[in-house]
Parts: sequence; C-alpha cells; structure tokens
Amino acid sequence: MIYLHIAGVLLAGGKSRRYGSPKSFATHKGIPFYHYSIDALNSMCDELLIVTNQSLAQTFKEKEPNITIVTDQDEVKGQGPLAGILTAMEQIDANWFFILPTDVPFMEKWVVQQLIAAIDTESQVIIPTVAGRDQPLIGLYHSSVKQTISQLLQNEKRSMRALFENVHVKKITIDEEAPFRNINAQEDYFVD
Ligand SMILES: Nc1nc2c(ncn2[C@@H]2O[C@H](COP(=O)(O)OP(=O)(O)OP(=O)(O)O)[C@@H](O)[C@H]2O)c(=O)[nH]1
Repeated sequence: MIYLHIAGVLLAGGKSRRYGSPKSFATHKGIPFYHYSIDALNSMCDELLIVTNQSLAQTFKEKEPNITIVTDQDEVKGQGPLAGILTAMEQIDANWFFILPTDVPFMEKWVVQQLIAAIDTESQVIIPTVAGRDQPLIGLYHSSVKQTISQLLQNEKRSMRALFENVHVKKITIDEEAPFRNINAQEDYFVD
C-alpha cells in the first residue's frame, strides 16, 4: 500500500453576506460552526490548515493556536472557494487535500472516512452526491489539479463546474443527508 499524505483544509474565507455575520463563529450546541469541520478532519488527515480572509484571521489564530492559519494568496484573493483550495495547495506539499466548508455544523467524521476510502489512482477529485446533488465543497482534491485551478482563476473562471470539466471527478452517492446541511442564511439553522 502506498502512503498518501492528506491535508485537511477548512475553507473559511467567505464573506457570509447572506448570514449577516461571520458564519464560522456562529454556534451550534455552544460550539462554533467551523469547529465541526475541524473535528471531522482531525485524525483523518496528516495535518490541518485553515484558509480564511484578513478580517477573520486574527480570531482564528486566537481560537486555534495549534493550527496553521493562512489567508488567500494576493493574486486570487476573494475569488471564491477555488482561491482557497489553490492557496492550500501552494502552502502544503500533500498528495490529497480534503476540503470542508465552514458552514456544515452537522458534518460527521464518517463522511470524511468514506470519501478517503474511495481514493484510487485515476481520480483527481472525489466528491459526494447527496439527494441527487453534487457537493463540490466537501471532498478530496488531488495535488495534480493545482495547475488547472491556477489557469482557471487567471482567466477569471471561478466556478467549481469549470474545474470539473477539466479533471477526472469521481462521485460517491451517500444516502444520509443530515451531515451535508449547510447554513447560508440565519433561517437555514434549526435543530430538529
Ligand atoms: N478561502 C476562501 N474561502 C471562501 C471564499 N469564498 C467562499 N469561501 C468559503 O467557501 C464556503 C462556501 O462559501 P459560501 O457560503 O458560498 O459563500 P460565503 O461568502 O461564505 O457566503 P455569502 O457571502 O452569503 O455568499 C464557505 O466555507 C466559505 O467560507 C474565498 O474567496 N476564499
């Protein structure tokens, strides 16, 4: 078996316009939303990285002194999730990058485990499909997609769809929907 170095990456550089205040630090059961993603990645990954923006970086540093915190690279700053993924790939030398967004407070470790178990030699991106919808911000990105992301952003193509048209994507169907609930606006957050 070949040893794979997997970096866990929290994407937390968004603006939370719809939510109205930084989603990362909103709480579920007294714990900040972002921490559920960190918990799911921790122990499944060889190292952790938080990619955020200038206005949140200091708070993350205070809350997580043992995790490396970076902000989007200047050339791609604020260009959305692909900017965060590219920044992580420039920062860390890993085979795979497990990406999670900051706004999935019902995320669970088994999701991370299941996707890592799907790693093979052909795929470059491995994402879940849940209730018929792809979840592009929850999944594994191989280091070989870095150049493609860089080129897309240089051409101001920021969508995950544009990336998926250019790389080998493997989709894993997952039946349980609960861990994938993401919170965009205040009304999205409720506890059953
Ligand atoms: N590093 C980084 N992460 C981002 C960027 N844009 C969005 N994200 C993250 O990607 C995930 C999904 O973001 P969205 O909810 O679509 O966008 P958002 O900016 O956080 O929220 P809205 O302003 O309401 O659209 C979240 O975890 C964001 O923090 C970015 O430019 N850089």
